[in-house]
Amino acid sequence: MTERDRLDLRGLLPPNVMSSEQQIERFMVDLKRLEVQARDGPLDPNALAKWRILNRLHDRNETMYYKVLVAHIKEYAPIVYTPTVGLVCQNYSGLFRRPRGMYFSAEDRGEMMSMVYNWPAEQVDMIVVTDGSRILGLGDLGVHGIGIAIGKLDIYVAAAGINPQRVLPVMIDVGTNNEELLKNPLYLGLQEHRLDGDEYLAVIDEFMEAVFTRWPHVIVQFEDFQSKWAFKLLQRYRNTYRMFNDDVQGTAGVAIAGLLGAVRAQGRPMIDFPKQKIVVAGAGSAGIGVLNAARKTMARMLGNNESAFEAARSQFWVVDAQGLITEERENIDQDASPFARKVKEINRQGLREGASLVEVVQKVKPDVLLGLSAVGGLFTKEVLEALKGSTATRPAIFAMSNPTTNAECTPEQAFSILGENIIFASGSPFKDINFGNGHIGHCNQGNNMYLFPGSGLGTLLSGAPIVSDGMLQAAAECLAAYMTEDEVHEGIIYPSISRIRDITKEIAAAVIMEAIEEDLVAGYRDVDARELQKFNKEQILEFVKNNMWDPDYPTVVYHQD
Ligand SMILES: NC(=O)c1ccc[n+]([C@@H]2O[C@H](COP(=O)([O-])OP(=O)(O)OC[C@H]3O[C@@H](n4cnc5c(N)ncnc54)[C@H](O)[C@@H]3O)[C@@H](O)[C@H]2O)c1
Ligand SMILES: O=C(O)C[C@H](O)C(=O)O
Ligand SMILES: [Mg+2]
Repeated sequence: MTERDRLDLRGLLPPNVMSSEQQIERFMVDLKRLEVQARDGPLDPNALAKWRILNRLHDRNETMYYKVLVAHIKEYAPIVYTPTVGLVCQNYSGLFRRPRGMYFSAEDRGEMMSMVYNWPAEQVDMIVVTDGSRILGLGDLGVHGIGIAIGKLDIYVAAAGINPQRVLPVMIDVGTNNEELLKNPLYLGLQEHRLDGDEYLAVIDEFMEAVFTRWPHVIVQFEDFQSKWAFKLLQRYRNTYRMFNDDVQGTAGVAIAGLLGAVRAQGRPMIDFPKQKIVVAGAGSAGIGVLNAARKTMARMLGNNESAFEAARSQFWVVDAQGLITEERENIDQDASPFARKVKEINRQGLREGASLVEVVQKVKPDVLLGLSAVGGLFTKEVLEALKGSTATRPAIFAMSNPTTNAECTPEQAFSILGENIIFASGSPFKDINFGNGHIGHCNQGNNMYLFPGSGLGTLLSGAPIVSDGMLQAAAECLAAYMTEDEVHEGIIYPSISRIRDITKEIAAAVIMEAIEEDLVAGYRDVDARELQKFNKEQILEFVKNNMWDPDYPTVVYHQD
């Protein structure tokens, strides 16, 4: 550690200082991985190999890397992002070659304000930070979770045109509760249990203070924090710092856009959304984020008053690991309690506290079944059979958990049991289904990647000091409106990933317009607040486009014709 300090390297390497013997062992494990992978590897046996080739290009030639990513985003998003990034994090001790990003650990308490200056870039626009406690649906991956921050920032560069020299992936290593990692001699992080309570908060507070001191205009995206902390940290920082939580707020926006799309796909106007009966499986950071946003959206459509808000509540049934959540639940989670069903209501429906997902679907006959449970296969044959009783003309299934193996069901399962006339979306990409009769079963990717790049870019360019609910709502509405009637009728409720740069531009513009509306803008670079406020929509779109970085080699020598 003293050597790291003398060389100004604190924070630029993973916390665990390894001997050369350990380094050789790490390398050998990786070298032998090919054999292991051939035996019991992932669905795409080449996925990790592709990730490595891309990663080497990333290290060698950043411009070229992003040229490849932008030009082939549909093909390579599943490699640098969900689902392969999950596998990368699970195998990070072997895959790690050079550090990318910064590591702040529990051992760095009291040092963060100075170590933040070890980062070589003068300006940072976007930080994605994780504590590795809930990486996708894979649980606590400790320091190896840094892969998720790197992957999210790749999408920021490719989709939102954030300059790659101005992004910073961050891992806050407060230990891990993953017993395997605690025992693994090749683990790159601190081998102690996670800090909790005030000690934990003190580390995150110190990190926030340090990065905002060095880069007062940076935006910090919180990613894959376990639900226990996700909400608390959001409440703690959202009114003072430019930050948001992607799993809570980004997921909510993308789900709202999809839910509104599902209403349109039933041939109904969006304003019918408050009539939808929605069963949500999973009451963690993502599920609760979606529930809160969906309830607010319904309430707004119903008149935006106290009784509308109360009426909207009764459209949701929430099932977690212990079954249906009702008022009778003991030690109910504070964030889930607004969605606990009243005993009288559910008795009438023939349900009870802890009822199983199948029972709930059978009795409620929902229009929408949405999964954010991290449990692969949760939507079993029985659950999908029960959904046949849905009162909707076209029921919608959102199997949103990541990565692929955690999806609540596959599109094959959904379409084969429920037939062609459904809407299907999943968090990780699946291929469309060809029914062989000229019809296609569309597999939409309902992933927050449609929302966070535009929300971040819009916030950056508006200069807004915080990320308001209104700005995020504007982002979601923009995504919902992006799809044409024809597309929606065909069952396409999210655009193709190949259009992500264009969607992101539109979303960023919508976010800026909302920030103007809320009088939050402060301007960006040579465009000050006053000028920005006078822009019309076209000018805002142009402003966004002009500020998106393109992966081009700079011209060094000018030729005269
Ligand atoms: N598609 C997206 O854009 C997106 C965004 C965020 C999160 N996610 C995914 O959502 C999942 C959950 O994330 P989280 O942060 O909310 O996690 P979490 O661990 O906080 O929450 C999981 C929830 O699922 C519940 N659950 C567990 N077993 C269940 C069961 N058998 N039946 C019903 N519910 C059950 C738990 O009680 C808990 O409420 C992860 O897989 C994550 O990858 C997807
Ligand atoms: O990372 C993703 O693909 C989406 C989401 O943020 C998740 O945690 O699953
Ligand atoms: Mg996430």
